[in-house]
Amino acid sequence: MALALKSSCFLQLKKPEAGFNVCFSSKKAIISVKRHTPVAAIRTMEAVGLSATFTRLKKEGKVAFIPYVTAGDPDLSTTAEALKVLDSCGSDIIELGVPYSDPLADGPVIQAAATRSLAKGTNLNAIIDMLKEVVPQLSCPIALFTYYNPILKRGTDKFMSTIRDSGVHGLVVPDVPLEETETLRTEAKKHGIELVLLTTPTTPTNRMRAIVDVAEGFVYLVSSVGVTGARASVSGSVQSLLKEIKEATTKPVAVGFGISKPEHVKQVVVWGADGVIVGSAIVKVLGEAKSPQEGLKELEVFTRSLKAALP
Ligand SMILES: O=P(O)(O)OC[C@@H](O)[C@@H](O)c1c[nH]c2ccccc12
Repeated sequence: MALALKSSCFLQLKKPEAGFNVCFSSKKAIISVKRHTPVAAIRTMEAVGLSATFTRLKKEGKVAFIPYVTAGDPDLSTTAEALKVLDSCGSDIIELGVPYSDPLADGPVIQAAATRSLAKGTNLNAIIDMLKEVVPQLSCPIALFTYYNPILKRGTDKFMSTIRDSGVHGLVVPDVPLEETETLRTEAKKHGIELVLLTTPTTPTNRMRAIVDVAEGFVYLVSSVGVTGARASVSGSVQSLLKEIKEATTKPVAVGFGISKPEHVKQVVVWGADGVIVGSAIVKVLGEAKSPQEGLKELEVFTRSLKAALP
């Protein structure tokens, strides 16, 4: 029996007569059962969504750590393990990239990761199957990251229902122009998916305002022009961009692009970011290691070093 307890949570009880209380721990709603019910009959709830995660973190005076990995690099079983490592290292949201043949916004590290993953035969169905296994073991929400074409190929409604059924909470589509987000937003909302939108240093103020007005989950501030990839430092323009965005919205703003060291993380926190996104540096550690096992070990060490830089 599935009981809808909250919009983003549901409970499946094998023994429907059992009474229960819902107590929300830091990241998940765990059911405390009034009467004895075999633990196996109780599944922990889904992780809460992106907005709820930021609301919790704000109350705790914390900043979200949001890593990005490319699904299927070096292979999908390693991705499954990497999601668990990232979760256990304190990630607050995980961006999971669907590999694409023409990743125009990606730099060489993530392009290479997508190429390796596609060469292994990774596709959306295999990613969904992996997520159905792994998401129930995670305490942080997943935001799927995909270019627009795979959505159009599958059909927006079908795509949204498919990813929601896999336990995904959010969606980031970097190459969909604001004018074309109406359908995406409608379908996403219908399926309880939070559609994150991106603004960049060259986005005109009025357009930025329109973007933040309709962004769900959080606003993704791209820190610098160009493609993804670790930079020596984070562009100083992020400080004024954050100020401008925060004057336009109370929604949380996470900063990405180029962040690859603890000092970068600290810097964007000082400038007022609500979340910090790290992709290429993590993809490199995981995808370019001598072996998947080595990559997972190095991933844990690197992730902990970045997380330690956050309040
Ligand atoms: O790789 P970086 O420089 O750390 O930036 C994050 C980025 O990887 C991730 O959010 C992302 C992966 N592919 C993208 C394409 C466009 C915008 C953002 C992305």
